[in-house]
Amino acid sequence: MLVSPAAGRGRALAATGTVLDVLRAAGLTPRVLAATTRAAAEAQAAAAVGAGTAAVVAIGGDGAAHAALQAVAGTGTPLAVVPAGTGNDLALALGVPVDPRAAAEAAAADLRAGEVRTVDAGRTGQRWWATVLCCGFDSAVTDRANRLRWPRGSRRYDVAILAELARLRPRELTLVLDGELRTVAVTLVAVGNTAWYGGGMRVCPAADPADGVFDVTVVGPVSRRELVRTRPRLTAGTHVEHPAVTVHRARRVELVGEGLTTYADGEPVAPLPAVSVCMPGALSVVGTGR
Ligand SMILES: Nc1ncnc2c1ncn2[C@@H]1O[C@H](COP(=O)(O)OP(=O)(O)OP(=O)(O)O)[C@@H](O)[C@H]1O
Repeated sequence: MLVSPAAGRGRALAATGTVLDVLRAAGLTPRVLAATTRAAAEAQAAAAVGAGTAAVVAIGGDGAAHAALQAVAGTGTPLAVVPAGTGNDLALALGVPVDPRAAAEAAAADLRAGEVRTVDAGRTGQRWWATVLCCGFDSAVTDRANRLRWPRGSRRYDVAILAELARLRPRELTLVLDGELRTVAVTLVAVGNTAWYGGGMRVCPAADPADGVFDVTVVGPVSRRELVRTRPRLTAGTHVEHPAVTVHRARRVELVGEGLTTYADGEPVAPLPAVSVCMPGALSVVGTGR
């Protein structure tokens, strides 16, 4: 079990005892990996997979799942997600119960029954990701929020959004979608394996993690006012009807541009240029589809 200590302001730590109880009651023998950094979490999870663990359970938000994913993707070892973070977009997309106890029970039931489902995963360079890879306005906001020492918590994002809105301008980006090249001015590009990012924003509304292909949402140049006005439509996914938005489908997405980086699952993934490939069925999961 990987526990993201900072997740959900301590919600993951608080849920750990419950998850242990549920797994033990199901006859399983869980072990908590004592990692305090993401790198250590990834290394310990990889060692556990190498040693033949039956599953990796990630307790936390999308960052916890992202760390576990680096160890399990492509191995057949299943991942169980127990949502306890600020953003739980992978759990949402996979139909994992919202309540940590129910999520642990669902995972335990599937492990006991040998019920494992496979979904696709994204791979960019050496990194795996599961939800949405973004580049442009959103990655710049995350990048800036990560560099801010103050304020703490989600208020950092409010400050970062305002700062990035103030310097909003379309960025020239070359997109190569399955070999088809286009150079466009964009506000943001979201490459979706699943639909949601940023804690419940349905940026790639039709993305299906079992179809072997990414859904790519491209937001062209928009004014500050329009961006602020359209953003609430992300919750329902109706932003794709906006004339500045186009949606594409591709297995291989190459992004080329100056001074931009990519984030996926809320974590930094790679600076541009970056190639992302949809790896069909690379991720085995339990406790989903509820
Ligand atoms: N086992 C771990 N040990 C230490 N840090 C971890 C671990 N797992 C994940 N992290 C890091 O902790 C941060 C927060 O984790 P997570 O995303 O799970 O929670 P969250 O509440 O959704 O966080 P946030 O919304 O602030 O990103 C992430 O940046 C992640 O890389």
